[in-house]
Amino acid sequence: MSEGTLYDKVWDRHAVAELPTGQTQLFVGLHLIHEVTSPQAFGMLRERDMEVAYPELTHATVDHIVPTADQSRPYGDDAAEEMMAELEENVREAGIEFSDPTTGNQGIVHVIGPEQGITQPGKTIVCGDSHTSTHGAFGSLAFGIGTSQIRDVLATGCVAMEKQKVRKIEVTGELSEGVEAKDIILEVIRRLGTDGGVGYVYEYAGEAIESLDIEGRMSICNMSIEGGARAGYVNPDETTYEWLAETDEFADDPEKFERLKPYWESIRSEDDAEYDDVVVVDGDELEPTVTWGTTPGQGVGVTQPIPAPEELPEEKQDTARMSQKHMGVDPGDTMEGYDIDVAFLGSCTNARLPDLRRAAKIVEGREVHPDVRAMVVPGSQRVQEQAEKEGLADVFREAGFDWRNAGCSMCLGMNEDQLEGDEACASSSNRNFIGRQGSKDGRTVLMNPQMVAAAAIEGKVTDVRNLSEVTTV
Ligand SMILES: CC(C)[C@H](C(=O)O)[C@@H](O)C(=O)O
Ligand code: SF4
Repeated sequence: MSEGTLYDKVWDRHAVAELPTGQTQLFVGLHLIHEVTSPQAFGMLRERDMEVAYPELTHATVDHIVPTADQSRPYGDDAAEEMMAELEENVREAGIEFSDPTTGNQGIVHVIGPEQGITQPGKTIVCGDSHTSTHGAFGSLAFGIGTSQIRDVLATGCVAMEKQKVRKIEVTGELSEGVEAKDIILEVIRRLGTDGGVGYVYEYAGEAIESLDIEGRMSICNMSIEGGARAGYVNPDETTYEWLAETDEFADDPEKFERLKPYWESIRSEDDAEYDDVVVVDGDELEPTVTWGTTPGQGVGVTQPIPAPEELPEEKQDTARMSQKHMGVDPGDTMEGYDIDVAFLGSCTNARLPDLRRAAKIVEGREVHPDVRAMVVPGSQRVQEQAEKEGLADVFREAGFDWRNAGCSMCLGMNEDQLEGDEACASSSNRNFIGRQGSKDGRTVLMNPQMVAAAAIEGKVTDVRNLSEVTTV
């Protein structure tokens, strides 16, 4: 059993009771809700004539179904309008703060929590969304939960959970140019598998993690769930504190910041903490990574050959064959040169300001390939506003990208942004499952935002490190 880790400390601080089931009842410091997974839970509460126990610890946004082009109400899609109306009613009745599109604070749930400063180190955070692990970048303990758990948290402010083991993932060295946080996590999932993290929480540590900005840490924690871990975290440090000091919660209340900081520091994993497992990844060795298949674990360095199914562990071979057929790729080839039809720069993995800044640098002075439709969907209205102020939106527009409003968009295609037919998409999101982007024959290639920008320009998967050789417009 792990000991002295952030996970152990935060768990113990929030444990209310040990249940006969062997689970622990944990107090929840922040419950984030969105339109897709909360309606049923509110319905269950109503049936039992119960009220929301801690509306002040609950925060709502709308992200999955919001149109990213025309957002006038009622929404063009009736189902989307209905979901939005239901959320509006639920939050009004319960007195829950709602970052709706009229506030300027709306966005993907895993982008807005951090930017508003309500995601904090040492907090337990839950949301009916698998990528809640994102918030672990701040040293919070953040889990995705299911509908009945959402109901429990709404009704009691607590959730029942089984304690997990802790695996330390130590990323040594320094990332080279063109290599990003996204490449670290794609490599972790490639090595350990999409179910390698089942039963574990991942603690990301080491030089390469410490030198990442908070947004990079979010990209990594975000995809913990794609590696099977329910949660992932990074110990809070100066990078974390500097970021937090600028947020709504603390910018005008430095005293509150000073009051909380000792707690944040106290929950860091001890130097001599004990882990259930340790995995070391050499950050110096990494190159931009892309997926060749239909799970996030099917990744490969952009210059490396796509593996033959026979080379993979037995249990992965059938899926690999099926994935390669779906994607139309052959073992031995590289992904470099794979034609793409769509470029999607968005999602809770990679649609924050630094992501857009890096991608815009690649795009500047170039043009989107004529056969590609390319879009940028900022992670939040605040990201959108700031990107517009900085001139990033103009860079993208001038190059031929569509500049959209904030939401989940083509990450999962629950709104009108979808792949058509067997279109191939270079995507900065986190899932490449068959049908994920709205078309059952659609093909998704996951990669970092700079690589998406390069693919948009070249019309094919491109090693962004070679792009300087490309003729600029
Ligand atoms: C809609 C929601 C339940 C889902 C999730 O849990 O992750 C979505 O956000 C996703 O990324 O597939
Ligand atoms: S952006 Fe994608 S992964 Fe993130 S919450 Fe939305 S649908 Fe889920």
